[in-house]
Amino acid sequence: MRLGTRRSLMATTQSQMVADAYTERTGRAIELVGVTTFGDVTKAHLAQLGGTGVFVSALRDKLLEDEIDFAVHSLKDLPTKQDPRFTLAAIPARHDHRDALVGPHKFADLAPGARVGTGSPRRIAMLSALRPDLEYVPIRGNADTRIGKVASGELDAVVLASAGLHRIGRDADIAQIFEVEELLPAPGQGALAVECRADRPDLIAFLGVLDDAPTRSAVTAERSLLNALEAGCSAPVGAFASDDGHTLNLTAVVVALDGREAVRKSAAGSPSEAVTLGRLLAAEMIAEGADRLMGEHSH
Ligand SMILES: NCc1[nH]cc(CCC(=O)O)c1CC(=O)O
Repeated sequence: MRLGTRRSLMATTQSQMVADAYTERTGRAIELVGVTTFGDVTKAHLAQLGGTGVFVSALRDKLLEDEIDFAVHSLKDLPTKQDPRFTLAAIPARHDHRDALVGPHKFADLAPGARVGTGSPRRIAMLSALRPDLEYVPIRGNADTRIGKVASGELDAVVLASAGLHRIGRDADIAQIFEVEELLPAPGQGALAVECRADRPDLIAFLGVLDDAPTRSAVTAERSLLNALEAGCSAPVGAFASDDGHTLNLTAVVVALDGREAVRKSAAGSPSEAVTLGRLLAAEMIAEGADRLMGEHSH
């Protein structure tokens, strides 16, 4: 089977991880096929390209053209409205959902006015609430480029997903991992999505061996909440759910961009009701003013 992957280090590593897990479970070999996406070659800011979906669409094109059999995406880059032509055949176990600070100092030890790089409104808003005295600098580029700005002295620290840093072998650069009480991750952060065409039931069945039920219910609740908030990809929304096999716990936050106001709520329910749990929590948050906080960043 042919697994299409973006060519970045993070993408090839996570694709190889999935390929290895599949081969280990089934004895079947996987061929990795490199695909160049528009998001990888353009220097324009992602927001001007219609969001992170640009990373996903090139791989989906290759699925439709039958040049590849399946693809692995970072789940948080997938639009919440699933395209009916495709199926999430597996969501493998998520190992780390949290954000990490990269640099020589812990967050509390950064000097006032220190420059912290992150392009994410969610991270800027929540970190501003903790340290309004720091300067948050918008950056983009792959993780290596971002980390390089700390090494060069251009920035004092950068914030990236812990899972991504682990995948590219940069754990040693992490000064601190933020707990969800400080910084709620993006919905789906740290999880992978194994996607194939919806008209390939054979493949969906094969790939299903990679699925982890508690991860699937958790990210389903997180994404259902994001969808029900009608939040754009640049909205400052954090969400994290965990499923212990009996109960699904979901916590979410919507923060004003300056970090001075937030609506944060939690709910619990059955793992089989993940979609409903996310939708209900979103409705409660909207009733408490979440849509007003999102302002221009909704839709
Ligand atoms: N938006 C880019 C993106 N998509 C997935 C990851 C990291 C890995 C993950 O969350 O699975 C990143 C970089 C980052 O946020 O640090």
